[in-house]
Amino acid sequence: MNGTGSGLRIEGLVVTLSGAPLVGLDARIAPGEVLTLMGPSGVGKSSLLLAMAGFLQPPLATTGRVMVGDLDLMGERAETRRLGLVFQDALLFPHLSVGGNIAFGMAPGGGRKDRHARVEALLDRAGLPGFSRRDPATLSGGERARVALLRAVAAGPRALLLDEPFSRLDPARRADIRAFTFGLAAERGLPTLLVTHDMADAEAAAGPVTHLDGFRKF
Ligand SMILES: Nc1ncnc2c1ncn2[C@@H]1O[C@H](COP(=O)(O)OP(=O)(O)OP(=O)(O)O)[C@@H](O)[C@H]1O
Repeated sequence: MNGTGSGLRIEGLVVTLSGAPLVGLDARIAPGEVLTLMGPSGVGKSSLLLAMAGFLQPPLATTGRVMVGDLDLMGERAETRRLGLVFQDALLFPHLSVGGNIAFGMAPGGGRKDRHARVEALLDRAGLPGFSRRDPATLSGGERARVALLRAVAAGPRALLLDEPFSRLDPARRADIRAFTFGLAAERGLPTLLVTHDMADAEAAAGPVTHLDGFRKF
């Protein structure tokens, strides 16, 4: 099952750097809604996403809650939070095919054939039919961005955390991939956080925008 049904509630989430508060966020994101996070470079946008996903490393740390229904994800290990993190580099596993990348996090069950069919359906949805056996190294930037998103979605996340996912793409491709990304989030009812510096991304996301100031003086 994708999504959360009830959305995501971020309550008093604060990232600290060596014990000092860096940045904080309070937000509610409905299923399929995209909350855009903007703010100056270094304010802590990426760190907020990493904190939510459970990948923050010292000297960075975090306090606060990220609620899905009655469950506080911050009390869970990273592996069980089920948050689909996508970075600007759209990093794919180089030793796996495109299909292997997408199937990587899929829940077991349903058998090989069923998994294969699910991968094919996702590739079709992304306008990449027949790409399953391709080596990720042969993909264009735009294709890689789509496959990275499919891999995140295929794992059945509760929400999507997108860290400047379009910033490496040329302007002509961005509109298409934005539409694909936000369409997929809406279709699957995934609450989505989008970190970007580009107002056009925020406009296309058509959701609320939060400008992060952070606690530090720049
Ligand atoms: N391991 C670390 N050790 C010390 N400081 C760190 C570490 N990781 C991040 N920081 C600092 O934390 C702050 C927030 O970094 P972060 O990458 O979250 O900012 P950002 O808002 O995403 O920036 P950008 O828009 O440039 O990507 C920065 O000042 C960064 O230098």
